[in-house]
Amino acid sequence: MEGKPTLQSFPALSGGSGSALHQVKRRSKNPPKVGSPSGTPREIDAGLVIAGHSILYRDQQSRTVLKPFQAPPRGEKEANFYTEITKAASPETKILKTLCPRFYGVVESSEPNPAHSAFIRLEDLTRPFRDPCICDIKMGRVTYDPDATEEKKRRESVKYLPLINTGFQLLGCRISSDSGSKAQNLDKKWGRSLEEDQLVNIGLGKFLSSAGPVERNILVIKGILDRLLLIRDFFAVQTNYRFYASSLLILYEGYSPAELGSQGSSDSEDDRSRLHEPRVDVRMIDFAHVWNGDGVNLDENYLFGLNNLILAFESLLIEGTDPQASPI
Ligand SMILES: O=P(O)(O)O[C@@H]1[C@@H](OP(=O)(O)O)[C@H](OP(=O)(O)O)[C@H](O)[C@H](OP(=O)(O)O)[C@H]1OP(=O)(O)O
Ligand SMILES: Nc1ncnc2c1ncn2[C@@H]1O[C@H](COP(=O)(O)OP(=O)(O)O)[C@@H](O)[C@H]1O
Repeated sequence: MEGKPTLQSFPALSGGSGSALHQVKRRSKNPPKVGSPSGTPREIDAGLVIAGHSILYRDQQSRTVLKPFQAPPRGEKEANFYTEITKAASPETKILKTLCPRFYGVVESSEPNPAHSAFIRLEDLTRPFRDPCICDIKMGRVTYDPDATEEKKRRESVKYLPLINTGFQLLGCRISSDSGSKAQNLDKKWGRSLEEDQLVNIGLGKFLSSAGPVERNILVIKGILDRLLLIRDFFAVQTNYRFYASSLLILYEGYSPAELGSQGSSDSEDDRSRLHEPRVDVRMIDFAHVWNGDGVNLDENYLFGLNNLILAFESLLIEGTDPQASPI
């Protein structure tokens, strides 16, 4: 087994009060380094990165990814958020922590002229999957934070017009081909091309088109719904944060006919359990625009989209998906 990162690498940030997310904390003077010859991180397969500002790196030594810091103040803000929830002991924050990738601290590059000087180290959510099908869903009707300029607000408000009714948008996804041998990536151009009445059946339907036979497809949807309902339980009570421009990353194990074995039947216990309980995960990611809540009101902006997303998967459970109908 590969070495698991130890917790000695965090917290790498210091200063400031725990919950002041709008105040950017200073980075530690001596964060751990990456880039030594024995542990040089490699770029993660681009097909596994659905959206975002830059490439991710996979650390060969561990089951983690390194996400380059975004331009100030976003990189520090995201690192502060992860540091805060990782340290916090309140029951609510402990739950939030389980809904996000695990955080292993801030690291700096040890190379002389690095493309990225600092990173956050996160649990690699794709790692447990043999053939991950991944969808990045950006949450909220409003996708800019309270510091946004008028120009940024204008840009965001015209990007995907159905957003005002849906509260979520598909930034893209990765699915397997029918044979399960070659993956297909659909980008944000595809996501934004979906009309409001196509978002569920064609958009989410396409994402689910690698889930296999109908029984397995239903299990995947149920797995996704279980996770989404957990996330809603959190949002139904939490008043401490506002998540702007944050995403849900949905992952499931693509179906491969080999799951049934070469004779069309499964012999091993492992094969059978994969067929009956396909691996599914849903996590909150991208916290560059997390804001403090007022401690009283819910994050209605996020909740609106989340409730609609849950309704969308529930409708797919009842009506089924029809990937053949998809012209995209
Ligand atoms: O158009 P911009 O300049 O607002 O770029 C967006 C980014 O804003 P930034 O330039 O970093 O402030 C924006 O970043 P933020 O989430 O605002 O940090 C997103 O990357 C956005 O892509 P999408 O809407 O999530 O698919 C980016 O949008 P697109 O480039 O996909 O239009
Ligand atoms: N912990 C993770 N494990 C695996 N993939 C991830 C992880 N975090 C992000 N990604 C991938 O990287 C992409 C961009 O991540 P995101 O945090 O949204 O970046 P950005 O802040 O640049 O928008 C996501 O769409 C997802 O595919």
